[in-house]
Amino acid sequence: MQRYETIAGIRQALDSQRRTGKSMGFVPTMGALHSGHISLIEASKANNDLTVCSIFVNPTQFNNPDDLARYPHALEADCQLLEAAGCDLVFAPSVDEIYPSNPVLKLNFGDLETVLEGAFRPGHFNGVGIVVSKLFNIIQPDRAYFGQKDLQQVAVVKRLIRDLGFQMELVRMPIVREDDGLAMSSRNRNLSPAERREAPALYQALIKAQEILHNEGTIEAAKTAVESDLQKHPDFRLEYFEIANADTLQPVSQRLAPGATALCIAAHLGKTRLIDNLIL
Ligand SMILES: Nc1ncnc2c1ncn2[C@@H]1O[C@H](COP(=O)(O)OP(=O)(O)OP(=O)(O)O)[C@@H](O)[C@H]1O
Ligand SMILES: CC(C)(CO)[C@@H](O)C(=O)[O-]
Ligand code: BAL
Repeated sequence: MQRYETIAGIRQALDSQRRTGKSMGFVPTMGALHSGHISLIEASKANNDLTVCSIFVNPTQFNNPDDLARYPHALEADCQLLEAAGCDLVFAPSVDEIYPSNPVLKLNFGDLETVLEGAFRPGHFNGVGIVVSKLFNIIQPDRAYFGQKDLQQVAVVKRLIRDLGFQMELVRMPIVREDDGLAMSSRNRNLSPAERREAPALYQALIKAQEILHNEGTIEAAKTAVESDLQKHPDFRLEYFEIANADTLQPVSQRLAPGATALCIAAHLGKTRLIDNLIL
């Protein structure tokens, strides 16, 4: 596996591969890799001649400086995992390499970013949009792989691809979970052992809401159940639980067709913020 830190270096390597007609899959990440990330690498390997992974903790998408300071870094271990998974190239640039100066560009995703993560993390999708555009320009993949765990990010990046005319396909991959249901996430590393034991309550609340809706319960009943279930875990502070259209992320007042309704949740567990979702 080849590793690059500069834009010029990875561009040169990819240009020579592209000339031989190889198809490219791209997996953008912020590192501290887990099996969720590796599932994206495997999906890319199955459908492309070459797989590129980026590891970059993007400061412009953090609305909370403490969250950025606490974000886990594990570059050497990440590279070993990627090598074992058969990833071909890793791009791990410094902040100065990506941002020689602060970007002045401002992206506005309209209704897509006034809800859920966009509402609770002001400026987050501006930062995601800028870095993803820059990475797409550098890598120029045929396919880019994103996880359903960041469902709103999938919608935002789809919109970015459409509005800016990137010639690539976005592939959304299912959420990989721990045995107890907790969605894998780099931030899980920041949980204390006691918090880690509590953490599956987030997924269990989603399952409870799903059951209520399957049994013809109302959206209000599902919301009340989620709120009261999480209140039983005093270390959890619910930020939002919403039932939304899985493509537009706008709230819905009733269940939509199969595959079109998303139950989305975000909560703080101690100092760590966790998100999860289920698509019905
Ligand atoms: N459990 C998971 N299953 C599948 N894909 C995932 C999972 N967790 C993250 N991903 C995807 O991996 C890509 C990179 O995500 P990122 O590096 O931010 O990891 P993360 O685990 O989501 O970290 P955090 O949520 O703590 O920021 C994103 O497309 C994300 O949706
Ligand atoms: C897509 C991404 C790598 C952009 O920094 C990040 O938001 C993530 O890891 O999901
Ligand atoms: N996986 C989404 C990146 C973030 O939380 O900033």
